[in-house]
Amino acid sequence: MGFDQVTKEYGDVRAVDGLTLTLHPGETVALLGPNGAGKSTTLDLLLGLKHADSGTVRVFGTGPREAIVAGRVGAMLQSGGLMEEVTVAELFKLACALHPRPYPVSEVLARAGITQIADRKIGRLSGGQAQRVRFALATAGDSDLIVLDEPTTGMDVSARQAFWATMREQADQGRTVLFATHYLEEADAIADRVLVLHRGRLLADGTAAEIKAKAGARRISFDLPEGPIDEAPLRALPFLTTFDVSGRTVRLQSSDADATVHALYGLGVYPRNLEVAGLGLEQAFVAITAAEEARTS
Ligand SMILES: Nc1ncnc2c1ncn2[C@@H]1O[C@H](COP(=O)(O)OP(=O)(O)OP(=O)(O)O)[C@@H](O)[C@H]1O
Repeated sequence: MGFDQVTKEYGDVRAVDGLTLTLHPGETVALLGPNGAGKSTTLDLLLGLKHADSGTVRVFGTGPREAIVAGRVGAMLQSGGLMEEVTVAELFKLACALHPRPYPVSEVLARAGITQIADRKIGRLSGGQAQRVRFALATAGDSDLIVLDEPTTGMDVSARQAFWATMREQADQGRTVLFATHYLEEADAIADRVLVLHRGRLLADGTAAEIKAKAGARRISFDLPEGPIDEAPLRALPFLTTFDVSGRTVRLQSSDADATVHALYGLGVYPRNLEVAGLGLEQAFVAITAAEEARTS
């Protein structure tokens, strides 16, 4: 299941550019990318909501639409229109009746934590409750692929935790979960595999640890000893990619931390509380996309 050399253009904007990608059963995959990178378009192509200009999208060996009709795909879109005038219970009676392999309505509502609001009209729900309803729609039946576009936007902490626990269960049962997000800490904590899109191209594909390693850079921080601070030689240290001084604390990133620390001692500066650490996923993401921007502009 996945994409083979898929391209999608809107006028002169190439939203997806030669994307080739295979998704496997039971994996939880995070799709990351800056605004406009092509994440929603990629998910729409997988759901058959948009058609590729070239290349092929296959879902369980068929086209996306056939897979959806067969009930093999559940989806939660960013702002899918919900029927405002029906109650939550009425919506799920309909959704479960339409699904080829439905779960009982009570089970779907309980899993999404919306049993208590079953009699409320959809139009009266808060943003976070509506988001829970969208999530419940994605799991109304026994689908093999669950596609989620920025699923936890607007959810409170307990809703997020419940949501991810459910998604983990779904993946443990062999389903593939693909989600686009801007919450990198969620991707780091949840995903087995992280994809980084940039201008419709796949920049990185691996575990969160592999993506962090790919960024190459490390964080270095230390405190300067008492006395006047001369920033110029510090800023000139080799391999720096970022530099910041706040009070007596210096924080920087280096593409070769060993060489930077060696040069630091060479300055005759005696750093206190020296720490060298790998990048978090967020910093790695920023480093990878910034390097690509610099390369292509
Ligand atoms: N219907 C459309 N008509 C014209 N351009 C579009 C259309 N949909 C998307 N685009 C453009 O295609 C590019 C990719 O958009 P897309 O929504 O897929 O990105 P995204 O990664 O999901 O962004 P975000 O993180 O902001 O949601 C953007 O430049 C966007 O402006």
